[in-house]
Amino acid sequence: MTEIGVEFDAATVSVEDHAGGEAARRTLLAPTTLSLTEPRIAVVGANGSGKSTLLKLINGLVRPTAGEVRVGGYSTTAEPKRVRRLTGFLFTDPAAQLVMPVVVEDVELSLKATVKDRQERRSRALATLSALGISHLAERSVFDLSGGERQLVALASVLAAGQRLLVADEPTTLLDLRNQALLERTLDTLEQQVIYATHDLDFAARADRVLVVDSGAVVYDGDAGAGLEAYRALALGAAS
Ligand SMILES: Nc1ncnc2c1ncn2[C@@H]1O[C@H](COP(=O)(O)OP(=O)(O)OP(=O)(O)O)[C@@H](O)[C@H]1O
Repeated sequence: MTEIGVEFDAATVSVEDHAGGEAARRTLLAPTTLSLTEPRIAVVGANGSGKSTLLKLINGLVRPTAGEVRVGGYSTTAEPKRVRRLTGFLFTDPAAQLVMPVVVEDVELSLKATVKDRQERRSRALATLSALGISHLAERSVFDLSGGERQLVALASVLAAGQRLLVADEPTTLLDLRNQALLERTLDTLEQQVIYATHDLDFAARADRVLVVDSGAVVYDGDAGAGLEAYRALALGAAS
């Protein structure tokens, strides 16, 4: 499968900031021009630097206030439905995306648009849970899962949908060491393009390309080795 490609054409995100009285425009993302075509792209940066804002622009959850973002050639503003058909999104907080009360039903829901037969949906959902080693959770209530279990179920639901681009916002934060390795191995073997934000620099180091975000701007864009060095210098320099 070839990468579908994401284009940022001078995309900017600004918000009205009401804190402190009179409303003012605050820039969350400075004008950004990027062409994202590599199979694995990691986004790193400090808390509040703008990583989630950048990722949410890709599936249209955040719309650019100026400029344009296109996924597979479709504008996230003009054709959001087409963009969502191409793009799976894994949230930092998995509770934000589990909508059905029972685990297997949540995974089945992801298959509804593409698999008409109910039995087929059930068997594919169970196979996806099995591939992630979480078959035992199939009949459990999503409300009773641990944070890490929820994160794996959210991953199963997104993988079942099978979109050609997967965007993942800090997908390992709630996982123990073993499940972090499982998630990283799973993402490594996927055919689809994966763009992910992470604070785990070993995980970022596996990417073909790294973007470093700082104060709402992409300040480094290139190979992982130099990118992570730039990020370390930025972060540790700021702390000293
Ligand atoms: N809708 C919004 N309205 C106002 N401010 C926002 C909005 N969304 C995000 N922000 C602000 O934009 C900045 C960037 O947020 P973002 O969530 O993109 O950061 P991040 O790099 O993902 O951070 P973290 O590592 O903590 O998850 C933060 O200061 C945040 O408070």
